[in-house]
Amino acid sequence: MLGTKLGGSEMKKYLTLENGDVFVGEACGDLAAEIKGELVFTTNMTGYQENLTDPSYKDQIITFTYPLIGNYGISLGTSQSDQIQASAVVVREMTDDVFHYQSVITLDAFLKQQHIPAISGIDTRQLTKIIRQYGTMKASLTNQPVKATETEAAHEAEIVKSATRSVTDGKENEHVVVVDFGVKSNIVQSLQQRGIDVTVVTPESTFEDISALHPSGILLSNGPGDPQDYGDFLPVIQKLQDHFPIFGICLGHQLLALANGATTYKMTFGHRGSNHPIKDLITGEIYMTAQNHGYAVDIDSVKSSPLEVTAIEVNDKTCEGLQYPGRPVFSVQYHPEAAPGPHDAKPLFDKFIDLMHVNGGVH
Ligand SMILES: NC(=O)CC[C@H](N)C(=O)O
Repeated sequence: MLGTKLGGSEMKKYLTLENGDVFVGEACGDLAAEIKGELVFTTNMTGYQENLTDPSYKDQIITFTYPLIGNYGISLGTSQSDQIQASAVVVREMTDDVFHYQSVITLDAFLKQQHIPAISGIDTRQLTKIIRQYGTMKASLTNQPVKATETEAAHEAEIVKSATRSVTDGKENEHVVVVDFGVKSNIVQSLQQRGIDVTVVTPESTFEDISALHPSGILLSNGPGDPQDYGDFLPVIQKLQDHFPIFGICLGHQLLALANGATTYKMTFGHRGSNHPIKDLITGEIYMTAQNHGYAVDIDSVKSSPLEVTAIEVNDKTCEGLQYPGRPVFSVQYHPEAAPGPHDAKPLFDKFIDLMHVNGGVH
C-alpha cells in the first residue's frame, strides 16, 4: 500500500537538492540520522541489497526508480561487501511485508541496524526527471528544512580502504591478483567459481608487491568516486600491462584508460541499472548489461592512446570496452559479475582465464 509508515514513524524527512528543490517524505531506516551525499538514481527493478552494499555507491544517496522496494527482504550471501555503502535511500514506497523464503531481516531493519537513513513517499519519477535534466547533484537528507546552499558541502567519495586476503583451495590453480578499489564480492566469487585462486590486494600495492605474488593475471576492480583521484596507481598499471594479462571492470576500465593516456569525464547522470544495452564492436552482438557508473572514458581520447574501443553503449554511444591490441589486456565499463543484473556478459571471466592460459598458464 502506498504511503505505508514503517516502524511507526510519523517523522518527516527533507531531501534538499543543490538546485534548491525540496522533497518532503516520511522517515524510515535510521530515523534520526542526517546525511549529505551525491544524489543518483538506479533503474534496477531488483537487487536493492546488492546495490546498497556495492562499494561503488559509497557516499551516494540512491534513488530507486522502481516504485516498491523491500518486498523480498534481505538475505544471507547476497551483499556485495560487509556493510551498506550508500549513505541514504530514496523510495516511493518501502515495505516490510516480505515474501521471500530466504529473507532473514527486512530492508527497513537492515537500514536501521547500520544507521542508514531513508525517505519514502517521494515522487521518484519527478525526482529522476530533475536529475536527468540538471545532472547528478549534491543533496542532503535532514529532519528539519535546510537551505539548499547548506547541501553543497557534501564531500566526494573516499577511496575504500581494504586489506590483503587470499582465497585458495590448496590445489595448483591459476592465480589472479585482484586490486581492490572497492571490489564487489561477486567479482571475487566469479573467479573462484571457475577454480581460480584469488589474492585481493590494496591499491597501495607496488608493482613489485604484486609481481612477488606470481599472478597469472590481474583484475582491476570497480570502486567509488572519480577515476582521476587514483593517479598514484597509474604507473603500477603501466608496468603491470607489460607483464601480465589484465581485466579491468568499471573503475578498473577507467584506470586502464587513464594509464594509457586516454581521459575520463563526469557524465550528466551516469548509467545505473540492469538494462543497459551495449554493442560489442568486434562481434557485432548486442547484450544487456548491469551498470553503475557516473564517469566515462572519453571515446575520442582513446584514438591517441595505444588502446582500441571494443564496445559502446547503444543509447548514448559512450565507451563500454577497451583492449590493448597484441596484449592480453582488456576492460569493460559494465559489470560481468551481474549482481544484480542480466548474465549476458558473464563469459568475460572465461575470456580472461583463456588469456591467462595462452599467456603461459599457472605461474
Ligand atoms: N562501479 C564502478 O566501478 C564505478 C566507477 C566510478 N566510481 C564511476 O562512478 O564512474
